[in-house]
Formats: sequence, structure tokens, C-alpha cells
Amino acid sequence: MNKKSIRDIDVKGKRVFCRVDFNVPMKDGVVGDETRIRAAIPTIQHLVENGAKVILASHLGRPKGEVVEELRLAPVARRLQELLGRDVAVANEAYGEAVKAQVDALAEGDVLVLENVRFYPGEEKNDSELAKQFAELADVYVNDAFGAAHRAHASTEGIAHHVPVAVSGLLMEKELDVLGKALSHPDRPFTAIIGGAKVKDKIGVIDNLLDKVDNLIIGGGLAYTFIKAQGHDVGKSLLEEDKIDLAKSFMEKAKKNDVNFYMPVDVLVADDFSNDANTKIVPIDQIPSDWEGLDCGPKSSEIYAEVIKNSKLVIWNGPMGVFELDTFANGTKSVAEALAQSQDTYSVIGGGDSAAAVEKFNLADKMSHISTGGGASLEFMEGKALPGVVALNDK
Ligand SMILES: Nc1ncnc2c1ncn2[C@@H]1O[C@H](COP(=O)(O)OP(=O)(O)OP(=O)(O)O)[C@@H](O)[C@H]1O
Ligand SMILES: O=C(O)[C@H](O)COP(=O)(O)O
Repeated sequence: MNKKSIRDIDVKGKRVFCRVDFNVPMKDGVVGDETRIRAAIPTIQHLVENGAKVILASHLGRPKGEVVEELRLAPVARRLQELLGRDVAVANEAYGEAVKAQVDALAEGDVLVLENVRFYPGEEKNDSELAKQFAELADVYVNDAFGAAHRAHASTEGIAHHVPVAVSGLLMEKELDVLGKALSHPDRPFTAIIGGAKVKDKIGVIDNLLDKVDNLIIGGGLAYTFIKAQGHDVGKSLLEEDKIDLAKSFMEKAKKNDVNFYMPVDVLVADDFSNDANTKIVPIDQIPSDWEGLDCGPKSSEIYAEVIKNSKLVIWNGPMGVFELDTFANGTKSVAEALAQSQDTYSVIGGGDSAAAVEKFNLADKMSHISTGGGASLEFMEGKALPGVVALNDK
């Protein structure tokens, strides 16, 4: 990576404003999946051990510039305290005189968690006044929030212009190294598996990856637009009529670029979107008109597994079916199992639902890298620059 990281600077005695992505699922005031908190710990430990006064800032949810009681960061700070095994102070605001006093009271190695930065309207507007307020708290800015790096907000981008030193954290560095290497110097054969709900959300990713991969596997709800593009009826399956021509152009681009293009050959159709629906497996040219395809079929899964086993590198974004319902989870599970069993395959899971799926199947520890970024990893894979990274100091 061509950006400086915390390993390139001296933080001893410095007030370090560290933006993390503590946007974790909350249930009844308790943290659900704590992956993102754990992922930030190496950076926090590094700062603590090197004598920084650590000020942590994050968003939680989408409170839209207002205080939302359920989205306060205190429960997250409590969980962090347990995981770190040291006291973590909490602020009721994210800037201002009271917060400054709390920062002034920090000793080297102390940790303070600020309130949800999205309680302020200026955050998402990247308001420079708010960015300056954040900057007043700090001597050094660290961005470790890879999951929010695609957002140009006051705490992810704006602040970097008002603090003399702006560097990446260790999580940010690792995410960019893994994804960056995959896209620029991939081990081959290189396979991308793209699933999820809509073609619309994956246009940029598919287009960019078609210039880089050896194999492209399409699954999930978006496959039906490709099935339609091949001239088959898709019944009540998810279909984006206005993207059929685009799907055709992707298949043509694959041919032109010598990319092996795989899409389902069979699908699991259902007469209802529920676990108790009547289901059957049909070839893609026999989808009944009043049924919908909610998963890949077993023949497709077998083909995908074979491609995975013969790959050196696989990037996976988006489930193969409606994996949240057990009846339609087999296609996604089969991809996860193939990745888990392929010892020689480096597997990169692109965050969001695919990360949730490998967790659900208890296979997370068998993946080589699970990104903490959903939208951020998607934008990175589209080849877009991430504003939260661009703003950091060059090496
Ligand atoms: N055949 C299908 N029909 C309808 N929905 C489907 C189908 N296959 C998968 N899905 C749904 O797609 C959703 C995931 O789509 P999405 O595009 O958000 O995936 P993602 O890329 O993993 O998301 P993220 O942006 O969070 O990483 C899941 O909730 C899943 O149930
Ligand atoms: O969950 C995420 O993908 C990040 O925390 C970014 O959240 P956002 O989509 O609300 O900006």
C-alpha cells in the first residue's frame, strides 16, 4: 500500500483520533456479531502499547443526523472494554468542550470512545466545520474503518485535511493489501463468484472483474436476468427487465476476454417464499411460470465446486440463494464448503451477506480472508478509489 500506516509514525504521548467501523448489529442494547470490534483490536492495542492517548470514533446504524437512543455507542464500548481487558471511557458527545476535557484527562495508553458520529448532520455531509471540531481533539488521525472507507464523511475523510498526520490503521492496511493484491497480482486460476439479489448492484464489479479473472461464476437472484438473457422464462423469479441487455453484454465480454463464464444449469424453484414452500429442482429452461427460483440446483453446485477446487484464488461476493431460509441455503453452503475444503485456494469473502453466510455455516475460520467491508469491498472491487484512503498521507 502506498499510504502511511501507524507503523510508520511515533504516537507516544500523542492524542490519536482513530476512526473505526463499530457499525455492528445490536439487539436489545447488546452487541450481536462482534467481528468488527475484534477486527479493530490490533490497531487499538498497537496504539495503547506505544503510549498513544486513544480516541475512538465510529458510526452505528443510520441515525440521519439525530440522537437515536438505541444507537448510542456505550454498549459497544462496554464490549470493547471486555475484549481489551482494560478500562474504556465513554463520551456523551463526539466533540465539544466536555469531550476536550475528557481528552485532556487521558494518560498514555488510555482509551476513550466518542459518541456516534452520525448523531451530527455534518458527518455525512462531510461538513468542514465538524471535521475541524474532530481535528481539534487530535494530533494524529488514524483511519482503520475499512468498512466505511467508501464514504466521504467528516470523520472518514474531512478530518484528514485538518490534522498534520493522517495514516491508516492495521485493519485498513490488511484489507487493502489483500484485496489490492488479488486485483493487481492474482494467483491463477483466479475465480470470482458473484451472487446476491440484483444485477444493478453488481454492474461495476462484474464489469471490472471480467478484465481480471479466469472464471466468473454467477449465482443468486441476479442469475435469473442472465437466464432470461439466454432466452429462457424465469417464472416469478427475481428479474430486472432493463438489465437483460447488460447481462448479454457481460456474457459477450466474457467470451471476448477468454473468461470461462458459469451460471446455473439447474435451480431450486418454490411456489412460495418460505421454508415450507413446495419445491423442486428444474433445469434452467424449465422454470414453471408461477414458481420462483430461490437457490442454485445440485448440478450447478457441483460444477461451481469443481471450478473452486481448481482455482488458486477466489473472490466471493453475494450468496447463491436465499440462504437465510434453510430450504434455500444449499447452493450457498456448497460454495462455502468447497472453499473450506480447497486447501490450496486463497479465499477472499467480500463482506456483507457472504460473510454472514460463512458464519452461519460455521466455516468462517476456514476462509483465508473475510473482509469487514460490504459496500467498501464492493467499491474497491469495482476499481473505485476509496475517499477514506485517498485522504491519508502518502508513503
Ligand atoms: N434467487 C434469489 N431470489 C431472491 N433473493 C435472493 C436470491 N438469491 C439470493 N437472494 C438474496 O440476496 C440477498 C443478498 O443480496 P445482496 O446483493 O445484498 O448481497 P451482498 O452483495 O452479499 O450484500 P452486501 O452488499 O451486504 O455485501 C440475500 O438476502 C439473499 O436472500
Ligand atoms: O456496514 C457498513 O457497510 C459500513 O459500516 C458502512 O455503513 P453505511 O452503509 O451505513 O455507510
